[in-house]
Amino acid sequence: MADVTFDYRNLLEVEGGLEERELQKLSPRLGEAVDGLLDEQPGFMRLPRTREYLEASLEVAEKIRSSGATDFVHVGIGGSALGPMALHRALNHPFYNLLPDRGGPRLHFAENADPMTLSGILDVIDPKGTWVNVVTKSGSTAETMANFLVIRGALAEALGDFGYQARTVATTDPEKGFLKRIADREDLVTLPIPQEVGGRFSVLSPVGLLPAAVAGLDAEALLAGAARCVEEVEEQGAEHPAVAGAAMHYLMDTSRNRNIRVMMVYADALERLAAWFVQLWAESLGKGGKGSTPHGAVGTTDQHSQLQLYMEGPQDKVIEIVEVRNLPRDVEIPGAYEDLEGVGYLSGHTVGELLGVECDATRRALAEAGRPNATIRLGSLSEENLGYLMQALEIQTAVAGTLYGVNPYDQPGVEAGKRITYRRMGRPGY
Ligand SMILES: O=P(O)(O)OC[C@H]1O[C@](O)(CO)[C@@H](O)[C@@H]1O
Repeated sequence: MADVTFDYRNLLEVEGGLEERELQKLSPRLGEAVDGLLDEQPGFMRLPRTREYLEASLEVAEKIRSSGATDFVHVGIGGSALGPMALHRALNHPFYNLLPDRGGPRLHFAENADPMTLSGILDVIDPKGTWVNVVTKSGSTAETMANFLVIRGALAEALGDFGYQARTVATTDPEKGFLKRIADREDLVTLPIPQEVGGRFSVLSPVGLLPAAVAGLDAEALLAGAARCVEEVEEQGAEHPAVAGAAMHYLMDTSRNRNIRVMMVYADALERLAAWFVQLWAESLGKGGKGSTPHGAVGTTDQHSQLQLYMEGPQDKVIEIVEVRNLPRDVEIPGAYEDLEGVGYLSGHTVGELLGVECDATRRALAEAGRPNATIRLGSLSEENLGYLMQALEIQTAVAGTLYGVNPYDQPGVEAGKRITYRRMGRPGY
């Protein structure tokens, strides 16, 4: 059973917060937006109940794990990387790149076109035991293809000219694109990114399911959590808190000029979740002069960096805290320096307790300073909760798209820069 709750009290009860009558006024449009989503069933709404992609991903994951692979390099960017990275960071070991007791290869992500990161990956992988998963919906994103060509070269060098082929997975559009052509030509293992699912909504397709399963995570539980969220939205419609949140964030932007949405996660493990959400909200809604600006922050770290601005800077933000009630591990703070009152008081507490208290203190301080904030609470870091939350945020974003009157599924604004890059890099036809 997923345990994810949304708490909007500090959006309503703070000074200058939203009023019930504003929400009432928007309520018919919100109802229409969620009914429209449920009628239309865009691809991402169907993923949680689709077995086909889970089964295909599990089969490939088993092939990889049983081959004795040492390393798995996931090559992709944006929607083809952020979701899998978010799951990996939330559910695997922060430094070993997998959970030691679950076995399987270490995971590496080649996302940016950054020679330092790529060289770093090449430094640590064992090419003889490496699998590469190249993930691109369009099949030709420059950064992804460049990173793939480099890793492919390293594997070919170690395994012989065609040795890399048996260790390469192409996750892409099932029918078109250059990667699909390469996969057909070289007879690569392929997994589909369904045509009707956009990159930033694709974490519950093979894009996220394969790397999760390769690392020994429970991909089925991810889908079960997401399916639970869809069921609840079907039952509750506009009353569902994720849907209601779309209205609140929309109103905060359009009627309070709070056009920055800061997702502040109180767990290092959720840092990539915030990055995933930033793409989802920004690329889906930022069009036609509309949309609010998402920003990711980590508590407590950013209390010592950005909180001053959130407390006393311009009244243009909504802070959304994401906290985890039970982190899987905690560390006791041992007794020492008890005669020094500025240090000794920490003894006997735990690091997790300090994190939780600081989170609560920040929420209260923000509210008392008239700074609207919301909280998303996860009972624990689990596949089910992550699946639920990601589906809920996707639904919220799609509903917000309808409220803003924009198409949440396209991203025309990124094309101009791509064309200039292609021209300067000498791609034929540009
Ligand atoms: O999966 P692809 O086609 O490589 O695209 C990667 C990312 O690039 C974008 O198209 C934007 O440049 C995103 O929408 C997408 O998630």
